[in-house]
Amino acid sequence: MSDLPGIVITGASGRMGQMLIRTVTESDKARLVGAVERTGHDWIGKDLGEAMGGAPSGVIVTDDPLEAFSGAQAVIDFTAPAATREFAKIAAQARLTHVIGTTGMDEDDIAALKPCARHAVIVRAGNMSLGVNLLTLLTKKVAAALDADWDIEVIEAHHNKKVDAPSGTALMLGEAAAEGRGISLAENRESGRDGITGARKHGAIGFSAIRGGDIVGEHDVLFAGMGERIILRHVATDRAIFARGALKAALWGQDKAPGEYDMMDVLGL
Ligand SMILES: NC(=O)c1ccc[n+]([C@@H]2O[C@H](COP(=O)([O-])OP(=O)(O)OC[C@H]3O[C@@H](n4cnc5c(N)ncnc54)[C@H](O)[C@@H]3O)[C@@H](O)[C@H]2O)c1
Ligand SMILES: O=C(O)C1=N[C@H](C(=O)O)CCC1
Repeated sequence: MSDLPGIVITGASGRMGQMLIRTVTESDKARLVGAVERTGHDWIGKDLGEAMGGAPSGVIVTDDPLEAFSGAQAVIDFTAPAATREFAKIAAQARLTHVIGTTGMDEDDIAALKPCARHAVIVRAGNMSLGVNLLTLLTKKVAAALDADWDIEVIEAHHNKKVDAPSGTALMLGEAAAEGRGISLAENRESGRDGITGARKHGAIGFSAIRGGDIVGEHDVLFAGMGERIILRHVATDRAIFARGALKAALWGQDKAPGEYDMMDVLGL
């Protein structure tokens, strides 16, 4: 049997799930050992390769994460907040590296990860791509260089199936801008403008979300001053960038102490 780290993918039939399965399967640094979907999904009990329209893979899709996680070294999880909370408990019991790409997690969801991180490595990021993580550094730097007369707006665009807004990436970028400016994002966040909103609050960090078609993910951080504007932009054209980052995180986590980490740690940024 190979001694490459064994990886389980949750949300196997999803947009990211399928991309992750291809990425892990094609990698010479890891092996795919399990695939989890929600109870009632029509892939449960089927061979994963066949369910994806290809040759048999020998991995049977299950709705039992406990069974799937035993014997694995890492789980890569791009699903939904409630599912991710459950997976975090099971990954902690099994001492697996838990890579979390799921977005839309609220404060309670994030707090629930803390006890799990006492037993397992958790790497969580709203965006696993190298480009976006570099963009957060640039955003922080530009925000630190400009005063609050420069209005900061984060504008994001995604496909029409996305269920959360602002995107996890937009929130990462907003946090970086707030950190650079030395303010709290929670106290200065402005989103969902509609109707007679009144003038923009001085020093606010605004968010706007566009949803349409098959847009993979686009993010602008706009710094609007008097007579000039700076725009930092990232455009994702292929979900492979997120999957590659997630696999890198799963491998990176193998020799780390339990705790909560992000992609900045993984990428050494
Ligand atoms: N961090 C990143 O880099 C990054 C990149 C892309 C997407 N995402 C996030 O990943 C998540 C998934 O995105 P997507 O486009 O693949 O969505 P999707 O709806 O295509 O896939 C989600 C999958 O999770 C499955 N699922 C839900 N509950 C489950 C459960 N209890 N057990 C097992 N499976 C369950 C669904 O059946 C579905 O197949 C979203 O939160 C999205 O924002 C993050
Ligand atoms: O497709 C999605 O959903 C994406 N989600 C992440 C986010 O919320 O920022 C990353 C980009 C794609």
